[in-house]
Amino acid sequence: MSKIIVRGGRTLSGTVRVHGAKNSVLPILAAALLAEEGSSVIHDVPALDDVKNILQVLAALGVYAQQSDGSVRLQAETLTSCEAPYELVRKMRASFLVMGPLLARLGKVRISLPGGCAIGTRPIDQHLKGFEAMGAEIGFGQGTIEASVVGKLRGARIYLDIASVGATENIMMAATTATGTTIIENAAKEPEIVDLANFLNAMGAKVRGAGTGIIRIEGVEQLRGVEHHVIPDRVEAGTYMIAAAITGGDVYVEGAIRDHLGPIVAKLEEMGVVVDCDENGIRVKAIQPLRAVDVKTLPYPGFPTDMQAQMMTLLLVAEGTSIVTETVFENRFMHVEELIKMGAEIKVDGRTAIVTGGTKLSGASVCATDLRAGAALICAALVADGSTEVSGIHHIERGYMNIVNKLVALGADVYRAPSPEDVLEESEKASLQPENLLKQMEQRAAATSEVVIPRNIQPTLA
Ligand SMILES: CC(=O)N[C@H]1[C@@H](OP(=O)(O)OP(=O)(O)OC[C@H]2O[C@@H](n3ccc(=O)[nH]c3=O)[C@H](O)[C@@H]2O)O[C@H](CO)[C@@H](O)[C@@H]1O
Ligand SMILES: C=C(OP(=O)(O)O)C(=O)O
Repeated sequence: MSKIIVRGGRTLSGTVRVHGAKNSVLPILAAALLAEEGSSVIHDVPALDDVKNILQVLAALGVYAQQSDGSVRLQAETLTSCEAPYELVRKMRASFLVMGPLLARLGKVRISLPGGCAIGTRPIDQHLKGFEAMGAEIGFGQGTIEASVVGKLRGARIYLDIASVGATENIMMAATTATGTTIIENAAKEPEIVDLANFLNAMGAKVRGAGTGIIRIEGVEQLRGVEHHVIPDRVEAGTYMIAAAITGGDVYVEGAIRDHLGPIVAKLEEMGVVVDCDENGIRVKAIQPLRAVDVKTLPYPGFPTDMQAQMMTLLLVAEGTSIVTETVFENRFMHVEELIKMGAEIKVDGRTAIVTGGTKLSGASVCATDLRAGAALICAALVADGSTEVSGIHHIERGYMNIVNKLVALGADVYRAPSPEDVLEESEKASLQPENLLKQMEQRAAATSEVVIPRNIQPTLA
C-alpha cells in the first residue's frame, strides 16, 4: 500500500496552479458519447485515476480516445456496445453518467447499479425518475439496470426532489436529442453543470438556464464533436487555499475562480485570513491566530460538501469552538476519527461536529477513507508535530493530480512512499521492456549455451 508521508511544520509559500475540474471533466467526457459526427477534443483534462476510469468505460462502449498532454480527442461516431461493464462502474460512481447519453444515442443501456460509498448510500432514484418521465422503461436485474425506449426519448417536465448534481447532468444529456422540450425543476446549480451545458451547446444542443434552478432543454436532431476547455477545479483550489492558511503561509492559487469559491473565500475572511482575488487566481495569506467559525454544507452556491473535511481541519487551528454541519451526505465525517488520532478534539452528534480549536496536532499513522478526507489529513499533517503517514492514498489520487509535487514546490516536507507491490510492479514492467527481455534471453542463453538470435535480426527464410 503506497503512503504519503508528511513532516509538519513548514510554512507554505509560492504559486500553485490548479488543474481542470474532475467534476466537470467526468460528465463532459460522458457527453462526448453524444457526438454522432466529428471528434470532440477536450482540453485541461487532469491525469487522474477517475479520468482513466471513465475513458475505459467509453472505450468499452466503442469510443476511440487519444490522450496527449492534458487533452483528449474522442471519436464516438460508431458505438459498439450499450453496456457499461460492472468492474468499471463499480470503481467509480461517476461512470453512471453514461446512462443518459447512451439512452439518447442508442435507445437502450445496461449498467451496473453504482452502489454506495464511504460518504453515504448515494441513491440514483432521481436520475431514473427523470429517464422514466422521458419515456424510458426501466428494469432491474441482479445488480444491474436495463433501460430502453421505443423511438426517441420525449421531452418532459421533471421536478428533482433533491437538487442532485449527477441527476441534473444525466437528464440534461439525455434531453439534448429528445423530441420536444425538457424542463428540469430544482436543478443543481454547480459551476460544473454550467460547464457541461456550455459543452453541449457548442455541440449543437439547446440548453438554457444552466446555473439556475430551472433548466430548459429543447431537443435537437443530432450533436457533433467540438473542442472544449474544462473549467479549473474549485475543490482542488479550495484545498490549496486551506493548506496555505493552516500553515500560516502565503500562496497564490493560479487559475482559481473567485465566483466559484464564494463560500470558501467568505469563511476564510471571517476567520481572519487575507484573501486577494484577481482575474487569474486567488492569493491567501494567513495571519494567525485565526477565529473559529460555523460551517454548514449546502448545494451550490452554499458551502460545498467536498470542502467540509479540509475546512474542519483548518478550524482545528483556530481560536474557539466551531460547529460544522453536513447536510448533503449522511456519512461524511469519516475523517474525524483519523484527525482524533492526531490529537484533534472533535465531537460528532449526527450530522453535526463540534470542533475545539487550538489543540496541538501530532503526527500519526492515518488512513484516507475517501478523497476529501484524505486531503484533510494532508492539511492536518502539514501543521502536525513530527511525521504523519497517510495510507489509502488511491482515494486522494482520484482527485488531486501531482499533489505531492505541488506541495513540495510550495515548501512542504512531503513525499510519496511507494508500496512494495508498486516497486515490484515497476521492476516487473521494466523487465518487460524489449531491451531488458533481450538481456535476460542472452543471460539465459549464456547459462545454457543456447544460441539466441533476436527477432529483428533473424535471417529471412527462403
Ligand atoms: C462526479 C461529481 O460531480 N461528484 C460530485 C457530485 O456527486 P453526485 O452527483 O453523486 O451528488 P448528488 O448531488 O447527486 O448528491 C447529493 C445528495 O443527493 C442524494 N441523491 C442523489 C441522487 C439521487 O438520485 N438521489 C439522491 O437521494 C445523494 O445521496 C446525496 O445525499 O455532487 C456532490 C455534491 O455536491 C459532490 O460531493 C461530488 O463530488
Ligand atoms: C465525492 C466526490 O466525488 P465522487 O462523486 O466522484 O465520489 C468528491 O469529489 O469529493
